[in-house]
Amino acid sequence: MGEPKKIIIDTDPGIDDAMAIFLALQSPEVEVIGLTTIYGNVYTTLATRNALHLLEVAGRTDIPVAEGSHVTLMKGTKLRIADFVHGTDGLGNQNFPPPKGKSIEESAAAFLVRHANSYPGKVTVVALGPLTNIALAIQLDPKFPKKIGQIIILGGAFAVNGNVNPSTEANIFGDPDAADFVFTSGADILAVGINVTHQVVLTDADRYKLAQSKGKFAQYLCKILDVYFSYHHDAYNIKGVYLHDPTTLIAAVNPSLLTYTTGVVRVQTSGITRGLTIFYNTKKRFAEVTEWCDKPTVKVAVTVDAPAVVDLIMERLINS
Ligand SMILES: O=c1[nH]cnc2c1ncn2[C@@H]1O[C@H](CO)[C@@H](O)[C@H]1O
Repeated sequence: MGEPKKIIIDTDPGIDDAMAIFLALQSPEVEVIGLTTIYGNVYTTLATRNALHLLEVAGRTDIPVAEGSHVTLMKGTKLRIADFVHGTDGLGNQNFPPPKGKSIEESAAAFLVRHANSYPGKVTVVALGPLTNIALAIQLDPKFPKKIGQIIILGGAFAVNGNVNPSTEANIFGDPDAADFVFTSGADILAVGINVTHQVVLTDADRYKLAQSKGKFAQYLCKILDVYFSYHHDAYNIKGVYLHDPTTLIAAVNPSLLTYTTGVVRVQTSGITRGLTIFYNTKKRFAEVTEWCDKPTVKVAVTVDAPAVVDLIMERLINS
């Protein structure tokens, strides 16, 4: 194996974010060089607090946390926070003690730009929340899309229903303007939508195995997973949980477990389908000039080896 891939996780922890962060820390294929925080599952201030807390639990306070935006790209303050999915504290209503550490002075966007410049083409951003910080990084440095290695995005519902409403997935719903700006920025992007992550389910039996194990992260996650399980039971009538964020992290750790297609993605920024992600496969040359013409292409995940992804996640959490 060569050098581990340098990754920055942009995150709104969040129960499945916690799982993804722990998974990253247990994966020799990647080196986590920082966490940047964003609103989504919780408000940004709480996301920062939870990110610091999770790194303290992991004994990895050497990893910096840079706080991200508190408002959308268009300065919107009416945010949709998914506390009904993750608990009011974002971590399964466990009310953990406040972290001892603090975030660094630098903003998330400045942190992203600085690292893209320090290691051109070598840094992967794994974006697990709304895309505001990534959009701000591009505004701060228009060359950011070309200097960042890859941006792996948990976001979108490609040709399936959303999870906020029938059209829209939660992270894109959080900041559709930022999402459209990022998707058309020319960066090397891989979008992992809920059309893929809904195939990756952690079952009750898996949770039992985690609980029976001696893994430090497995034990911690079992404490916070209850709220996430009951939300899935109420919302989807399933006895399991979707592994959105961990599956996206796996796209950085072992890309061969997913397949993707290439095309242009635009995001609807208004109306009842606000946040809808539309994929253009570029196969047809349309008679009219469209809003999709001359836009850079991105990769969109299509299939996932779900059993292999669940096995890998389980193995790494159990052996922690
Ligand atoms: O119904 C929902 N509303 C809002 N957020 C959700 C919902 N279901 C899951 N997530 C959260 O949004 C991301 C994937 O879209 C994941 O981080 C997941 O935890």
